[in-house]
Amino acid sequence: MCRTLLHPLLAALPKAEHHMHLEGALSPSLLFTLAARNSITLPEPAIDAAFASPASLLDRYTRFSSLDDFLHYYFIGMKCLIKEQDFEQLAWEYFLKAKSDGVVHAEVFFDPQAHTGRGITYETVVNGFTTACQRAERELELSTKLILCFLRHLPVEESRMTYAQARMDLETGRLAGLGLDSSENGFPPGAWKEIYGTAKNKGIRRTAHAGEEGPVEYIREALSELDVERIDHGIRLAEDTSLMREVAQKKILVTMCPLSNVRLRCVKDVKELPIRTFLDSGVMFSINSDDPAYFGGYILDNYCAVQEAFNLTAREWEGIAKAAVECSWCNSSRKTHLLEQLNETMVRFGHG
Ligand SMILES: Nc1ncnc2[nH]cnc12
Ligand SMILES: [Zn+2]
Repeated sequence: MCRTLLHPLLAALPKAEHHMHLEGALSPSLLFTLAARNSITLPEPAIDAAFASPASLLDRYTRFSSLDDFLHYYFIGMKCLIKEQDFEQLAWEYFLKAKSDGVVHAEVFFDPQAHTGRGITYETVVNGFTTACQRAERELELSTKLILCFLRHLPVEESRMTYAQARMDLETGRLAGLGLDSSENGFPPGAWKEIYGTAKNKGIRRTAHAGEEGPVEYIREALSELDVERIDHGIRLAEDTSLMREVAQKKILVTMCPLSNVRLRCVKDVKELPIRTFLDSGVMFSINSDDPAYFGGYILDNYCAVQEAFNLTAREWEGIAKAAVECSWCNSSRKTHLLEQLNETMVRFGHG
């Protein structure tokens, strides 16, 4: 529980989340449950002691040395997801937690190649996640969007095959858009130019992880080559003032994940993130959880960590929450409704 005076307001703010990986909501306890249910053999504790118990795995997650060190555990964990029902349960448990953190709109990533590559069908993954999304809309009044991410450590040809599989879902809106994730250094985004260009011509939304561990040049390339509408992480953006000005002017949303950046050692402390610089430069950003089961917190924990580091005003938080709604990929009537909810919350807290 955070001790900031603004905690009640932060908890109550209607939040839009734009950067969380559903597979990153797989808690050690669910991982062990699914492994038992699906008869999946986890690495022997004699080989990796982290797999002795859910508690030891959770403890190992506090000591990631890099993005790739985390991804090693992330890809092992998701091997426990086998049936449609597993994907549904994973997403549903995230939506329940998100709702309790004040999330009213969630745009969530998933990595189909990490499943199809081990024999799980594309339909199993998408059907399971879609069922949970529909239930969240119905029972939690939480609007949702699914974003398909390509794995950048795999050959681009495999992304092309995944795009072909997902094309109808992308064109009909069952999937809201495309993203690019996994290992960053050594995998510049420009290689996905052709796929992103095809998607753009079909009116499909586009985002990409850039400037997390990788250099600011990858942010520039994602903008110039992929014509992305968002940058995921983007913490290196402040290193290039003219690019930062362009991002502000084009209203490109930077989806920040503070606790993730600390856990993966992209920064030593949340205080090092360019939040104040972004606010002063008019860069629109949202605060997100990335892989909440691995990084020690869900969205509200991330809001609190930012507040403890930057001591923002209630008005600044209103601006952040507003930008998050405005840059969401939901329709304008949903946005209007969410902005009204935000306004009512500010009035209730004496900031009308
Ligand atoms: N933080 C992150 N960066 C890149 N790829 C990811 N996939 C899941 N989490 C990720
Ligand atoms: Zn991410």
